[in-house]
Amino acid sequence: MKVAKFGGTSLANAEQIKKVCQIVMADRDRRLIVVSAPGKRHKEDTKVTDLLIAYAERSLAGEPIGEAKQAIFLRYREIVADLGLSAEIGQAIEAELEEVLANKAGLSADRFMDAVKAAGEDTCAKVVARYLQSLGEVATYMNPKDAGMLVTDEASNAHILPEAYAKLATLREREGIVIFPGFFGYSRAGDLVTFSRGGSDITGSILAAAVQAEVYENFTDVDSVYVVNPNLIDDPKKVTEITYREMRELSYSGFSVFHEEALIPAYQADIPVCIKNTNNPSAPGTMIVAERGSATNRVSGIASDGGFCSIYVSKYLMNREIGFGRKLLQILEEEELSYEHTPSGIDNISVILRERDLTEEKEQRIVERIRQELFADDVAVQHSLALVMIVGEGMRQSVGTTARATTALAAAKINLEMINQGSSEVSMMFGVKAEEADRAVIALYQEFFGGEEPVVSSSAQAASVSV
Ligand SMILES: Nc1ncnc2c1ncn2[C@@H]1O[C@H](COP(=O)(O)OP(=O)(O)O)[C@@H](O)[C@H]1O
Ligand SMILES: N[C@@H](CC(=O)OP(=O)(O)O)C(=O)O
Repeated sequence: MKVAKFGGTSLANAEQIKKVCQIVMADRDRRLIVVSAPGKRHKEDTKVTDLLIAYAERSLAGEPIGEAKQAIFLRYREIVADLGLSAEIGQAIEAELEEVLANKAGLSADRFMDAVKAAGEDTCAKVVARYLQSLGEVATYMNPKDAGMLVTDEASNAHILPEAYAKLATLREREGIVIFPGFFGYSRAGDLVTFSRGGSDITGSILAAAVQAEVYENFTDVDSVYVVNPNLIDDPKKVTEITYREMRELSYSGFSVFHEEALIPAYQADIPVCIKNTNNPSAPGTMIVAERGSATNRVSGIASDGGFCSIYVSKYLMNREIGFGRKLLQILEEEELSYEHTPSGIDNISVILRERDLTEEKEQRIVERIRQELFADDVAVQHSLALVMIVGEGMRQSVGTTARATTALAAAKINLEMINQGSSEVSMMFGVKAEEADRAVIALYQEFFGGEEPVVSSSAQAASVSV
C-alpha cells in the first residue's frame, strides 16, 4: 500500500485534479490519498487556504464578508463545473462548506479560524472523491474524526497524539481508494485543530506510518528536491537520494518543498518518502531514506531562512559559573519562548530565537532581567538575522568544509554574525544579515556545486548584483 499526498499546486484547478486522479489510478497500490486545499494556479494567484484565512479574519472582526466568501465559492464552483460533476453534487458540497463558514456561534476565535481553514482541504477531498466515483472508481471521502486523527489542542499548531496510530492503522483494511483531507485532526475533546501551515505533508507522513505504507509519495510541482531553492538559482542540481537527517535540517532551514515536521512519523516507522512531480510523474523524484549510498559528496544541500534574532550575553568567567546557561534559558522559559540555537564562547553565549515570538515588550523585560538577575557584563539583541545552512552526511568524514564555506562567504564580502556546527555534524549554520542571505546561498552553491557561474533566477537578481 502506498500513501500519496498531493499539494495545493497539484489541486489548483480541474485540469490539475484530473492529473492527480490519473496518477492515482495508474497504480493500484495508491490507496490512501491525502489532499491539500487548491493552491495557486499561477504566480499572482491566492491559495484557497489564504482566502479562507482572509474570510475568517473579516468575519471575526465583524467586517463585511460577502466578497471574501464569494471568492472561496467561486474557486470550488469552477472546479466542480470543469470536472463535469453534476449540479446536485456541487450544491451538496457548497451547502457543507457554507455551514462551516457560517458556524461561528459558540466557537472561540482560534477554533473558528481552524475550522474555516480546514474546510479548504475537507471540501477538496469531497470533490476528488466524487470525481473518482464519476470515473467508476470505488473511492470514499474519509473524515479525519471518524478515522481517528487525534491531535493535541494547540490551535493552528497541532501535533499527533501517539494513541491515534492504532485506529488510523485500520485504514489499511478499507476497500478502494480513500481520500483523506490533509492539514487537520481532532482533539480528545472533539475540537477541530489544524497543523501549522503546510501541514498536509504531516498528515501524509502520519498515515504512511500508521498503515506501514511501502512508500510515502509526496506529489508537488517540481521534478525533485534541488540542492538549493530553485527560486534562487535556475536549474540547480537535483537531489536523487537524501537521508531523513539531511532533509530534516534542510526543511527546517528553508526547503519549503517538504514541511519540517513531516519527516518524523515516516522516519520513526522507517517509511521511505519520495518527492515527485504531478506535472511530470514519470520523473524519478527524490527518495528520502535512512541511509544513502553515495554519502561521498560532502554537501547535499544549502538552505536559508530569515526571521531570526539573537540575544548576545557576555560575562567574564561565564565558563566557571555553574548554572549560568540554565538560569538564562529559564528566563526565556518564563517568558514562554522556545529557542532555536545557543552558540557559545568562553565568556559569552548567544541565544537564537524566532523573531515573530519576541515582542518589543518581552525583549525589554528579558534584557533587563539578564542584566539584573545574571549580572551580565553585556546584553545585546540583534534583529533581522537569516540562518544559512549547509547540510551533508559526507561532511562528517571530510576535512576543510568549514574553511571552503567561510572562504567563499568572505570572497563574496558577507559578514558572518555567527557560526554553529550542528552536534550531529551533518550541518553547519551561518548567521548573516537577512539582506545578505541570498548572496550567501549563491556563493556557497558556487563553491560546492558550481564549476560554472550559476544562473541566478530573476527574482533573486536584485539581491545578488554584487556577486
Ligand atoms: N530545495 C528545493 N527543492 C525543490 N523545491 C523547493 C526547494 N526549496 C523551495 N522549494 C519550493 O517548494 C515548492 C513546492 O512546495 P509547495 O509550494 O509547498 O508545493 P505544494 O503546493 O505541492 O505543497 C517548489 O515549487 C519550490 O518553489
Ligand atoms: N493548505 C494548507 C496546508 C498545506 O499543506 O498546503 P500545501 O500542500 O499547498 O503546502 C496551507 O496552505 O498551509
